[in-house]
Amino acid sequence: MVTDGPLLTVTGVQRSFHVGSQRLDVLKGIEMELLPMQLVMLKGRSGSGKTTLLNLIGGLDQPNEGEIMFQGHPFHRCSDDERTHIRRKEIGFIFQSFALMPLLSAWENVELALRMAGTPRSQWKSRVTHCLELVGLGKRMHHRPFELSGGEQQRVAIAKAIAHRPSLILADEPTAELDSQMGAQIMSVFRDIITSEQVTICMTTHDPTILEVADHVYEMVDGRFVS
Ligand SMILES: Nc1ncnc2c1ncn2[C@@H]1O[C@H](COP(=O)(O)OP(=O)(O)OP(=O)(O)O)[C@@H](O)[C@H]1O
Repeated sequence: MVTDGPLLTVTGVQRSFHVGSQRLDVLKGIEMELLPMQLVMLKGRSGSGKTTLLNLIGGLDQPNEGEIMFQGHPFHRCSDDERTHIRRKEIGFIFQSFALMPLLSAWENVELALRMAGTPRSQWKSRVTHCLELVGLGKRMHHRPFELSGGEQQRVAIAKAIAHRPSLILADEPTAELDSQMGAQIMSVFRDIITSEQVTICMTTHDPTILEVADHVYEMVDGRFVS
């Protein structure tokens, strides 16, 4: 569903962790918004808090202070169960290391995502085919991960993440394990799925060439965005 306003807004978000007797302030007042069908990138040095922020946006963690509104849901006030429910329906995750089930084929990996999302079985076949064709794996549907290149495995992971029709995809360093050509292909797939599936993508990256294709880049320095 594409709405006019922002898909997600982050206001005054702070997140600290206690390590022994020490308090580590990781996010110190984050303001951001994600608009429908945008490709947004987070950059910043290692340890600057990018993954911590993605976890908050994805409802996997909660801020100590501040607000996160996702499609009108106040994530900062939702219970764990409520966030899990919204996350399963509306958000897809992509990781640096692909996170595929090694013994299952590309097809079965995507089907598993639909099974877990509670999509009716009658829709599985057409949706799995559509998603794998969309990422350019129409001819490799029955290969298992070890029979695919790194770029192809990441494309299976993308098909898996979009299968249940989320409105937001969160990707933590999705190109970090790929060479620059494969990384560029993944970005082209991201552009295609933003249009065809009407999703917003928020990803982290260190790669300056990849940053060029973003609609918006947020740079994190010492727990805050600079621009
Ligand atoms: N659950 C936690 N408990 C304690 N410290 C944590 C926790 N999660 C993250 N941190 C700390 O918060 C800081 C930010 O970590 P985070 O993973 O968000 O950084 P990052 O920008 O994603 O780094 P990278 O680019 O290396 O992935 C780090 O110092 C990390 O050790």
